[in-house]
Amino acid sequence: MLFDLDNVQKSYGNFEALKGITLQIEEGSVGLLGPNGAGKSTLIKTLLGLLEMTRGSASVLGHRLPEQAHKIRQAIGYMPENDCYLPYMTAVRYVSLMGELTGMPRSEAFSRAHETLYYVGLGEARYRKLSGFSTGMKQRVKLAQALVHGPRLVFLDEPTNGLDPQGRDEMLDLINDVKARGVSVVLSSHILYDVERVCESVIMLDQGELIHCGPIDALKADKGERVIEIQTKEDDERFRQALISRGFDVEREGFRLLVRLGADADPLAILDVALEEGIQVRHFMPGELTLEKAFLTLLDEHNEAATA
Ligand SMILES: Nc1ncnc2c1ncn2[C@@H]1O[C@H](COP(=O)(O)OP(=O)(O)OP(=O)(O)O)[C@@H](O)[C@H]1O
Repeated sequence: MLFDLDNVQKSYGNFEALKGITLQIEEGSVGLLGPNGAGKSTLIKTLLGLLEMTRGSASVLGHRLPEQAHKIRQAIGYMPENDCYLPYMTAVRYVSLMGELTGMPRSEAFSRAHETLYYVGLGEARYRKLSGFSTGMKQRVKLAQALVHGPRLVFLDEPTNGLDPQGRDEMLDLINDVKARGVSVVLSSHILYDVERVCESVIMLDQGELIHCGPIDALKADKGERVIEIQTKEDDERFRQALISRGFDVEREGFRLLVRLGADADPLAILDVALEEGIQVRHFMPGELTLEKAFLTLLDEHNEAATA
């Protein structure tokens, strides 16, 4: 089991940042989602044993908190959102120092630092000082320090921050490769597309409360939305009106109509309308269900329940 939490609560003074989180999740890849201030960083730091929970009980990879926090820290790697490196050090010295801090002997940490830097694509740059690294290189070195000791689980906090599209793509490929080597991944990101590319499950928080924990596919099927792109041979305004009069949610975008359907609606019902109206459809493209929509729906439902 990756995490087993029972009523975990964390307060800063009088402010309750985690309001009694109960969840179980198996090893694998998990997205941690929530708006700003939802409690994601507080949850990560609590599970790392860096913050003491105010109430409740939790275990990570079968190790109990707080008694076995040192075992948890040896078994996991952490890539923080903010810069965490020492700028005057070379990449290899820094990554090997981070390995030593997890308890590895110096010589082993040094050889693992070389291997890990090659693995993240910084082999050529390993003797350069970190102060001269680009944003993309800094993100890779942060990943390397999280992996140097061979953890079973890595927490990655916004790993694609500041990266251009190609850098982002490469970082996500690298994370997927880490995953394929049997390491569990917890990915905290505001970019839901990244979460979908890497994770099988999600934990969603809002204002310190758990609003969802489970597989992404089931969530999308339950709360997602499908967008169908349509072009007609002629007179798409008449088709748009016909769809609207039958209760469809239709928007125009350039030469296309976009029809939004609930996850369980049948896209072929649109073609039935075309048939009834004698309209020829020449482009009909069902889009993917999105995690983004599912996430926003859950947040709306949570806010409505909170204000009711
Ligand atoms: N040391 C602290 N003292 C007091 N309040 C804090 C402290 N750290 C966090 N908080 C508050 O706890 C709440 C949760 O913060 P946290 O950083 O865990 O959220 P987050 O989901 O990680 O947000 P973000 O996406 O903005 O990083 C916020 O309201 C924040 O202001």
